[in-house]
Amino acid sequence: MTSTVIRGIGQLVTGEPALGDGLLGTRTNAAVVIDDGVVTWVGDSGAAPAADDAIDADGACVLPGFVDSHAHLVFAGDRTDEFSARMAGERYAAGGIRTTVAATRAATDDELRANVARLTAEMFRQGTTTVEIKSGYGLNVADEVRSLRIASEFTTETTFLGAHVVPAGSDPGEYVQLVTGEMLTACAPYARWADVFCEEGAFDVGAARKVLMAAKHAGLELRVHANQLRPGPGVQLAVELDAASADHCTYLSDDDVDALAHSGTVATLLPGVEFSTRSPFPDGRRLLSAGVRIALATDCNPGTSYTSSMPFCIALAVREMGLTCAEAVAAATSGGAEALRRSDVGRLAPGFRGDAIVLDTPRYEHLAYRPGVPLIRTVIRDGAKVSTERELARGV
Ligand SMILES: N=CN[C@@H](CCC(=O)O)C(=O)O
Ligand SMILES: [Zn+2]
Repeated sequence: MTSTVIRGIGQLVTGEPALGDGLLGTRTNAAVVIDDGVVTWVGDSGAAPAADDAIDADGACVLPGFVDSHAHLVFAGDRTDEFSARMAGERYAAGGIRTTVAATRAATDDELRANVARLTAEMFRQGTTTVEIKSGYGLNVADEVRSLRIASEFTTETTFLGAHVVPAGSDPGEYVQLVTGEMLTACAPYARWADVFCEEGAFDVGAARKVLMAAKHAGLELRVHANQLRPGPGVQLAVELDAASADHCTYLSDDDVDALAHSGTVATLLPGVEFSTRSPFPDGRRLLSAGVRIALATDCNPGTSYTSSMPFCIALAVREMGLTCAEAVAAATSGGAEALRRSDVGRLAPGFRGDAIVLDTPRYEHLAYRPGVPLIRTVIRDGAKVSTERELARGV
């Protein structure tokens, strides 16, 4: 059994209101003890029990590792020209997904694996210690299966998104039959979740319901890409089927907000998408005021949001979605955990995994106050310190 104490923490974000002040349960001059990868003690730094290893935070802020509950990392190629055209005034359309499908199908397993490794390393350096990874750029049985097989080398939170768009040359009805039949059977062993892009230009509500029901029957849990490009039925469908999460939620009616507030479905906000598609940001304050539980995620993908940075998403959510700094950090940690129905990550409290971020600054608010600045000194996963290049360069 190996134990680690993180002491000298100027501001500790436990994420557990019972352990400190406010929504984030913050404490000053604190310490955390992690035994065999699990937090066993939180208290005053001076009273911390001895441990095998010690990390001195030297007055800095420590918070739970980020939980990024929405990412599409198994792909090849990039879509710089599409992004540039959007910044010059073009609108985003779901059809761009097919460009990535062609590049992904042409890539080798090793190329796809290297892409996931590159992006998960980027994420980790920016404080993400739990990530969900979707398929959805294969869109045939063999390429969806290999996407999930590769994703499952990096995370247990794998999501089957065969219903991303109908691939070029396929009949929509026949494709839904494939997704709910042979493709689902082949993919289910590698996936915890199933997702569907319920949107005009992708799958209508009838097709989306068929896909989700079949996936549920196959033992997968559900999440939905909903209400991204215009108002629509995606959020109501997610609530009806008790999906863990309705993601995007960019265009919501009052009924959608009310349905979410009275459901077990988390609204996952993806501000990188509004940023990269020049779309209006959804109103996070409206959701919180109605009692909706929210998560923040990157939606890292080559089309609508090619960022791997949770700190960037926190800063956007504070500036553009009306969240306080505390609400945004909660959404990026315990909110992400709820969106993945995980009760072992997203907080630094006894019983939770020892996943923590040591910032280079004394307060978590700096994540929004100092946007774009690399503020992460150390990332700790399962109680073990993983050095960032910056820390190695400093010879720590
Ligand atoms: N909206 C659907 N899927 C992705 C976009 C994928 C793409 O454009 O390649 C999203 O979450 O934004
Ligand atoms: Zn997505």
